[in-house]
This record gives sequence, structure tokens and C-alpha cells, in this order.
Amino acid sequence: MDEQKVLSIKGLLDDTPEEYLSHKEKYENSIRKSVLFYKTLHSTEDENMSVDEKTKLNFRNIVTSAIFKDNSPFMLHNSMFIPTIMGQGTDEQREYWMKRAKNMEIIGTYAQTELGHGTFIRGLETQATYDPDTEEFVLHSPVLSSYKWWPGGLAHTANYCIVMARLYIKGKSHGIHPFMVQIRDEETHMPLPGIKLGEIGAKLGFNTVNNGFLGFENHRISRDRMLMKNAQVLKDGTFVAGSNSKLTYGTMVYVRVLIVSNMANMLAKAVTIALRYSAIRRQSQPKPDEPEPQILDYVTQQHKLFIAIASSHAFYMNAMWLWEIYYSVSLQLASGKLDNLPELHALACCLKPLSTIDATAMIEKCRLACGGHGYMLSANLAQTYGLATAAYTYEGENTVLLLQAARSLVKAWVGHVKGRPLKGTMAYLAGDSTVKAWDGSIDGIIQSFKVVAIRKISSVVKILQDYEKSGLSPEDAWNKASVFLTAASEAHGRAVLLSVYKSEMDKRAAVLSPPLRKVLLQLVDLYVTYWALEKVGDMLLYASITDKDVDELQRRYIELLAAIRPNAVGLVDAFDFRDEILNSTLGAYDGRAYERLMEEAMKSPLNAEPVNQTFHKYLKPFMRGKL
Ligand SMILES: CCCCCCCCCCCCCCC/C=C/C(=O)SCCNC(=O)CCNC(=O)[C@H](O)C(C)(C)COP(=O)(O)OP(=O)(O)OC[C@H]1O[C@@H](n2cnc3c(N)ncnc32)[C@H](O)[C@@H]1OP(=O)(O)O
Ligand SMILES: Cc1cc2nc3c(=O)[nH]c(=O)nc-3n(C[C@H](O)[C@H](O)[C@H](O)COP(=O)(O)OP(=O)(O)OC[C@H]3O[C@@H](n4cnc5c(N)ncnc54)[C@H](O)[C@@H]3O)c2cc1C
Repeated sequence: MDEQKVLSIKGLLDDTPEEYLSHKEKYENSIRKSVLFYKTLHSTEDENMSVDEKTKLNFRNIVTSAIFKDNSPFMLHNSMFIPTIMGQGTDEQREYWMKRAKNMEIIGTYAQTELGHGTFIRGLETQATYDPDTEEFVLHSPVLSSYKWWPGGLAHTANYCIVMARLYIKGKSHGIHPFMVQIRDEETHMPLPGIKLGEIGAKLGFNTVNNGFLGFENHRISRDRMLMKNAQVLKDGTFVAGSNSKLTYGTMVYVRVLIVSNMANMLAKAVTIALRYSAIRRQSQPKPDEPEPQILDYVTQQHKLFIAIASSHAFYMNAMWLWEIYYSVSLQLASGKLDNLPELHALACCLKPLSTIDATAMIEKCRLACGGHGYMLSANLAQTYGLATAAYTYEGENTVLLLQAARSLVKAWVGHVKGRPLKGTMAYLAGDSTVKAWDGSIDGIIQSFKVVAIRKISSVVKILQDYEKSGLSPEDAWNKASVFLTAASEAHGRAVLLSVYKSEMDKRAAVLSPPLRKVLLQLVDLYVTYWALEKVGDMLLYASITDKDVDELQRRYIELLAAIRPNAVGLVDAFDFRDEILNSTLGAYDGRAYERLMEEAMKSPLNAEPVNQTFHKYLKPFMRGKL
């Protein structure tokens, strides 16, 4: 489809700025957009299309999916409902449900979190009680806290959902399992009997994702609605356990891996907006006889923004690397080989938190770098922040995931001390953790980050062991040490992020043109130097850095900012976001920020009339002392 058609779809869709719509209108507008985008997105290639037509079709698909994916009521359908069917369904269940889901004959979501429980999955209270007489499960929400709460699209959009419920057979609990549940009539869309549905209300962001609540009143579903790839319930009620109860948590690992790439994307959008605006905005007069400079020429502005470019690259490289690991572990799981699952879980529990923590902070920094205009909703920085910061919480709250990673690190370290070999991404923990002298090269700094991680892990293990020797239970010792357990996980995550970014760039460097290689490696250098300065305390404590070394690092950092400055706009243009996707008055490619700000301002309903009706109703009597 040519550019005009994409634009016209976009134009048709965005006749009213969302800021001025009601909560209900925003949702309705989002459904309209999602349906249109989905229609566009899924118009399939046909075999007699020319290569050029197929290329244009794929281009359009990327454009539309990138626009609609973030805030659509269909989001969970794509990101969790379909992956759960794929990962948790038997072959027959996949065969049946994937066809209906892919063709959008049904719209689904993933309902796990409850009003009373999000993190503690083993505490979920929704019941699925097997009735062998009718070969059905009875779904029930025994108390208010057991209502499903949060799932995207659940309120008014989805007519099916994956419900994560506690399985009971003959009064015995068999843990949490996934169930395919129809929640609305396919013709009338009315909630089915025994099912209560609604929307959870306005949120900081994601206000068109239609997050909802769901309560069951003894709602019956047939036995074949339990997704039975990893565990089964036979007709007579016999429970057949899976090889690993955590396999039912597979969708969460998948989405955590997706989130790392999504943070790369979000951060790239924000820094494109902020950097382009910084190139057109002129302010102040440091040199009396010269014109106001671009604010991009202030080194403090470069310090705020260039790390965001490098971080987006780092997250993208790590996401692609992690995705390869996820994919190979998934193949192993399919053949019953489980021993690499814990490492994948630990990696996802490090990289999802660190990418969301950094991206959230840096997107906010991009907004702050744009002064007052950054505060406008039409700049689309606040909304981008709202989307990114949600990922701090969803798919496993960051603190909890870092503690999960700490579990694996502590086990690996204790095993190492007892002589058990370390493997994969934790193998470096067996390395020499004494640093004789500071090595300021990129590889030297990355090695220092590994030393910091080793030292933090070993010292928190010592704290744990001392607490337990003093008589504390392992659980109490764990809780007491938990602040430094998360710090040890963060140190491990930093070491992974840095070393993977460097090694993945080294792999690609060989095929890059020399000028491009130079610029991209400058970003790697900037990223490593930035974090060495951010973590200078750890470097002083564990990596023998001296004040002279720090001085050198600071000077190198300043030189790197200057070196990157000439290519800064080119680097964000290379993210290649269309204006429709940036959807920002400040970030448009043509740089006409002031004209766009004024155009958007005039769309405010308040500007439809010169005098608002409240003047005559309230102000005038008030000012005349007559109110
Ligand atoms: C342009 C194109 C862009 C493309 C990108 C597209 C963008 C899309 C981005 C994504 C958008 C998605 C939107 C998502 C909306 C949000 C959805 C949700 O939030 S769904 C709900 C998510 N909820 C959670 O994640 C809950 C978090 N809690 C847990 O994971 C667990 O409860 C816990 C691990 C924190 C604790 O569980 P518990 O039972 O207490 O376990 P233990 O701590 O005792 O550990 C037991 C043991 O199990 C191992 N374990 C735990 N979890 C897993 C797992 N997931 N996989 C493998 N193994 C696991 C753990 O390591 C322990 O092992 P052990 O050997 O005993 O140490
Ligand atoms: C925008 C958005 C979309 C969402 N979409 C979905 C969805 O589609 N489907 C779905 O099922 N869920 C969804 N969720 C819910 C999300 O998965 C949960 O919010 C998340 O798992 C955290 O659980 P909680 O909110 O109950 O917080 P809690 O688990 O109650 O945590 C609250 C605080 O307590 C701390 N805490 C909890 N446990 C521990 C511990 N063991 N150690 C230390 N500290 C702890 C946490 O660190 C956190 O700071 C969504 C959430 C958001 C914000």
C-alpha cells in the first residue's frame, strides 16, 4: 500500500486528538483504530503480487502494527492470549484455537492477576473444581479478592480469555493451571451466565487497553477447556502432573523477553522526539555577540540524551540475544529437556527489570530535556513514559523479579564454592575477582563490572550465611538481606547488558562501513563509560579505580559527547520512525515544532469560542459581587 493510503488510514483514524475525548470515547476510538489497523495489517500477500508490492505490504504491516500495538484493546490478544495457546495447548487445542484466534474470529486476553494477588501466583484464589460426573470444571470466585483484575481487553473487548485458576479435584489442590474460558456470547457479546465483567477505571496510562475485572459464580466449562500440554486431568478426575510445574509460567518468560525489545523501541521514540526538538530549539546567549545556540549544543543536553540512544541500541542487542536463548530453550522444553529453563528465567528476571528501570528514567529525562513543551501531551513524551513505566510493574514487578534472579545467583555461587561448575551467563562468577590495577579500556571496564557482580554476590551470600548461623530461618535471613540481594542481581544484569551489547556490536562491526562502525562503537564506548561513572562507587570499592582514573574517564566521556554530536540527529533519524508513529508536535521530521504546537492548541475545544459560557454564568456575577 502506498504512503498516501497509510496516511489516509491514519488521517481517518485521528480526526480528534485523544486528549479531548472522554474515557469512554477514547476506548471506542481505540477499537475503531484497532479494527482498521488489524484489517490493514492482516490483508494477506497473494502469490501474484510483485516483489515491490509485497515489500510495500510488509512495510505497511510494520507501520500499522507499530502504531496500534502499544495501546490497543487487542494488545493482550497478540502478546499473551495467542502465545499461551501456543505454549500451553495440546496439539489439538492449538489446532482449533490458533485458527480462530489468528483470524480474529475470537478476541482473547490473559487473566492471571487478581484483586488480591499479582506477584504471588501460588496465592491465586480463583477456583477450577473438576466434576467427574459431568466432566466439567466449575470456575468460581469465592471472595472479592479472587476477582481477576487488570487483564487488558477483559472489560468490554475480549469474548474469550485464558484464566489462570487453582485446580481442585476431590477437594485436593493441584496448583495453578490455564483454562480457556468463553466470557461473552459470540453474537450478542453479553457476559455469559455466572460471569461478572467490567472495567477497572482510569489509569496513569494505557487508558485504551480496556483493563477489566472478571468474577465467576459457579461457571461451568467442559474438561477440554483446560490447556493440557503441561498437565492433564483425565475424564475420571485423575491428575497427571507435568514435568515441571513452572512450565505453566512460560508465557510470562516469553513476554519478559518481548519487553526488553519493547523498551528499546519506546526509548528510541522518546529520544528521537527530544533530540530532534533539541536540534531546532534555540535558547539563551552564552556568547554575547552570537545568535542563540541550538540547545543540543549544550553539553548537559547531550549528557541527558546521547545515553538514551546508546541504551536503546544496548537493549535491542540484548533483546535479540535473549530471544535466541528463549527460542533454543523453548525447543529444548518441547523435547522435555528442562535444564536450561532456570537460567532463561534468571536472565529474563534481570533484563526485564533493568531495561524497564533505565528506559523509564531516560524517557522521563527526555521529557525534562524539552522544557515546557515537553510537558505538552501533544509532545507524546508523557504518554510514552506512561506506557514504559507500566512495564516496571506488569509481567512481574521488578523488585520481585530481581529477587528471583538473586535466587539463581545465590544457588550458583554456593554451588561454585562447593566445587560445582558454573555454566552459561553465570560462568564468569568463577573468574578472578581481584583487580590489581584499573584497566580503562572498554573490555577492561566490562571486566570490572563482572568483578563488582562477583563481589556483591559473594558478600550477600556471606550476609545470608551469617544471619542463618545466628539462628535466623532461611526465609527471615533472605528478607533481611533482600536489599543487597536485589543489588547483586542488578550488578549481574549490568554486567550482562554491557558485555552482550559489546559482543553483539563486535559481531556486526565487521560488516559495517568504517564511518558507521566508528559511530556505533562510539555509542558502545559512551554506554560503558557512562555506567562506569554512574557506578563509580562500586568501581572504587571493588575495581581499584583511582581518582586519576576517574578524571580520565570524565574527560573521555566529554570527548565522546563531542564526537557523537555531529551524528546525533542522524542517529535518531536512523531509528526511522514515521511522524504518525512518533505522533509528536516536537519530534516531527520537518522540525516545524512551533507550527505544530499551535495547530494542536487550536484543536482544544476551549478554542472553539472566544468567551466561555462560565463568564456570564459565574465570573461576571462573581466579579460584580453578585454571586
Ligand atoms: C515493533 C514491534 C515491537 C514488538 C514488541 C511487542 C511489544 C509487546 C510488549 C509486551 C506487552 C505485554 C503486555 C503485558 C500486560 C501484562 C500482563 C501481565 O502482567 S500477566 C501477569 C504477570 N504476572 C507475573 O509475572 C507474576 C510474577 N510472579 C511470579 O513470576 C512468581 O510468582 C514468582 C516467581 C515471583 C514467585 O513465585 P513462587 O511460586 O513463590 O516461586 P518461588 O519463588 O518459590 O520459586 C519457585 C521456583 O520456580 C522458579 N520459577 C519461578 N517462576 C518461573 C518461571 N516463570 N519460569 C521458570 N521457573 C520459574 C524459580 O526460579 C524457583 O526455582 P528454584 O529452583 O526453587 O529456585
Ligand atoms: C498496565 C498494566 C497492565 C496489566 N495487564 C495485566 C494482564 O493483562 N493480565 C494480568 O494477569 N495482569 C496484568 N497486570 C497485573 C500485573 O501483572 C501485576 O500488577 C503485577 O504482577 C504486580 O502484582 P500486584 O499489582 O498485585 O502487586 P503486588 O504483588 O502486591 O506487589 C506490590 C508491591 O509489593 C512488593 N512485593 C510483592 N511481593 C514481594 C516479595 N516477595 N518480595 C519483595 N517485595 C514484594 C512488590 O515489589 C511491589 O512493590 C497489569 C498491570 C499493569 C500495571
